[in-house]
Amino acid sequence: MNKSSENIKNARSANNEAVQVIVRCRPISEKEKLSGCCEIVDVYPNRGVIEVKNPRAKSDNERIKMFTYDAVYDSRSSQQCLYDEMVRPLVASVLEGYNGCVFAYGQTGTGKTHTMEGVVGDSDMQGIIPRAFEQIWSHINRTTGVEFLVYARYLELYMEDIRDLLKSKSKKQLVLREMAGGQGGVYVTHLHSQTCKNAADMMKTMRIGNKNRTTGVTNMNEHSSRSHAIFQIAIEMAEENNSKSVKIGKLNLVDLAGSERQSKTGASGDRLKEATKINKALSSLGNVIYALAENSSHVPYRDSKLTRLLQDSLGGNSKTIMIANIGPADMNYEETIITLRYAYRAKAIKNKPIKNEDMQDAKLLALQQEIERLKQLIAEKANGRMVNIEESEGSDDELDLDDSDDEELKKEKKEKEHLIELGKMEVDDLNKKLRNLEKQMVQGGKNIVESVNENEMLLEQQRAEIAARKKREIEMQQKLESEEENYTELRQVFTNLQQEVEFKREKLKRLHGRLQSLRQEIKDSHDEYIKNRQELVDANEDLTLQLRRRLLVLENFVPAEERSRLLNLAQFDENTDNWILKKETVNINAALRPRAHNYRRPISDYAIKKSEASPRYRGENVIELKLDLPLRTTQNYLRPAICPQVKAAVKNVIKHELDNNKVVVKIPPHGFSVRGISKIELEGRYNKAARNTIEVHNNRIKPIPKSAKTAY
Ligand SMILES: Nc1ncnc2c1ncn2[C@@H]1O[C@H](COP(=O)(O)OP(=O)(O)OP(=O)(O)O)[C@@H](O)[C@H]1O
Repeated sequence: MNKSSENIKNARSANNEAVQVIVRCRPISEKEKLSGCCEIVDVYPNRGVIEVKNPRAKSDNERIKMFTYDAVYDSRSSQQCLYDEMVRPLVASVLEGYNGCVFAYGQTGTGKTHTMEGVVGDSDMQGIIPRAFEQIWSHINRTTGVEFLVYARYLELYMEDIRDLLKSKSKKQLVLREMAGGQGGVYVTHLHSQTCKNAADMMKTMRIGNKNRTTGVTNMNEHSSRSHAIFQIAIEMAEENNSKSVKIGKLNLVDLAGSERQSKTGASGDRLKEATKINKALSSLGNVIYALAENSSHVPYRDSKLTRLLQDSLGGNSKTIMIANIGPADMNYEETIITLRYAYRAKAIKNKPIKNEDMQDAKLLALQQEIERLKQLIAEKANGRMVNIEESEGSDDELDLDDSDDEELKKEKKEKEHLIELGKMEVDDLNKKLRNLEKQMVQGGKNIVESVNENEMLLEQQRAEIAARKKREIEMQQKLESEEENYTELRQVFTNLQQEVEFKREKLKRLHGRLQSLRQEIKDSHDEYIKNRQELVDANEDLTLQLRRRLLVLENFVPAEERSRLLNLAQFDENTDNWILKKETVNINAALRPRAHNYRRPISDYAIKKSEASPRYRGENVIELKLDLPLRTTQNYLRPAICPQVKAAVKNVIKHELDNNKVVVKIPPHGFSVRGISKIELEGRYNKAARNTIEVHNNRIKPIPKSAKTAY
């Protein structure tokens, strides 16, 4: 069975695994406190519950909204706690050969970057990414008998443009491609892979990438990430005695750009353009989550590059954790509810993770084969060199025995010595290459003292057990709460009818309350849907207007036949997600080549005339014909001098355009007009006529007619 069909079979038989959804609420910020905000979010970590109070609620049903997740973390939760309980088990799976993904989602300024990266250099405050580095390398350092090849990639998606954060100056086009062989998933071409030998290498890689990341300042966050960043780690591993079978674990750590409202972030100009693109990509992500949660037959992955990049992590071959970040302030109530709804929907997504085993396309295999080849080559070269040395020494003896006609022998000896020298250099080169290749691989279990190893393993085991226990507790608590209703009814013994009626009335009241809050939820969702639809309609109108403008230019400046030729050539390229012009196929038919005067090649009248006089010109070709060039060309043309007042006026125009975004020219007393500027508002001494305009005909001063002047 070939690899791809085996993978498909594995994927079919793989167990479904739900996306784990965590919510983290950050502390209230100083800015929010100063502006008089109050906290509306209550977090119950033991029950996995978040409650949000509506600050503008008119009825009890609207007052509190409750959401349940796999885990929730409040403002006092530590980075270590979140990592150990949720992310550590996922990274452990990656080290067994699974694909893993952690992505942070939420409104801008709610702590996504804090959760993913944290404070670099502060061991308590460091986030998920540096902690994952430590876990990966402590595993490698204590795993004996396994060879590892670890490499990292770092990319950002900025305004639908993929950028390599490790090679920011690279000119190569980064394109999204589907994996070959029906394995699912996508990859980015020409992305730089940085081989890492330890955790410090990885930290350095992350820092280099962070320096190149696009950030900006908004009202909500001083260091706002304006792009979606994905840090990818691939760990290839092969047992030393079974190096043919390679496992690959891939980990995607994603810090998404924050969703935001223009009114709150104060975005304008470029920031607004960025925000529009960010919101568009995030709404595509929302549509994908919605379609997956609803088990829809069509999942719109292709709507944006972000959803294509996360295709495997949502509904594909990956173990995935979604971290929804929220803030506690009442001013962000709507955004918080939207994030929580998103996260709630994501809980229903089922992935099918399978171990990536026996990977034939692993880099590690290619590296091992290359090392083997180099070793053989070095051995062969070394053998050849030994033979040469022996021969050379033999000829040395001969030289000693008889040094009469030594010229020939000396020359031969010199040649051999030269060959030996060349051979030596070649072997040195190969050895250097070999060492470089060997350096890329890491031998597991090499860098750690045995006792540290054991203690660390014990500690990790205990942490994993505590995390698993906590998870079970939350699950049980949630189950208990949902079933409590039925149990209390069963347990209840009524002494009289009145008591039973009272109990049932209470129950009815509770159920009625729940029904009302569900109705409210449906209404809110409907309102949200209407709002989204309106945004789409607006965007559509905007795009239609832009399209009409382009069509206007096209229709007026591009001839009809050229337009239809270009339209025929245009085709959509799925890889670049854009339209490209395919090359025109020109049918060259030798028989149809143009003929002039029945000659095979076009010949000028001049050549024919000349050839009649002299056969020297018979073969003269039009193309080779030297033309009688004119004495003057257009390059020699000198423009007439422009009147200095006109020049000054043009300067004024430019200045005023920059200052006030308005074309205003100070007019000299007699007035003038300038070619190229169609309408000029009058100002200064003609202030009264400021609303009047004058038409312009040429680039010379043209006095305004007396009658017009007196009219001012
Ligand atoms: N759990 C937390 N504990 C303490 N401070 C936090 C926490 N979460 C976030 N912060 C602080 O809040 C501020 C904004 O956080 P951060 O930059 O991580 O937000 P973000 O969601 O990544 O924003 P953006 O989407 O604009 O990039 C930072 O100053 C950060 O230190």
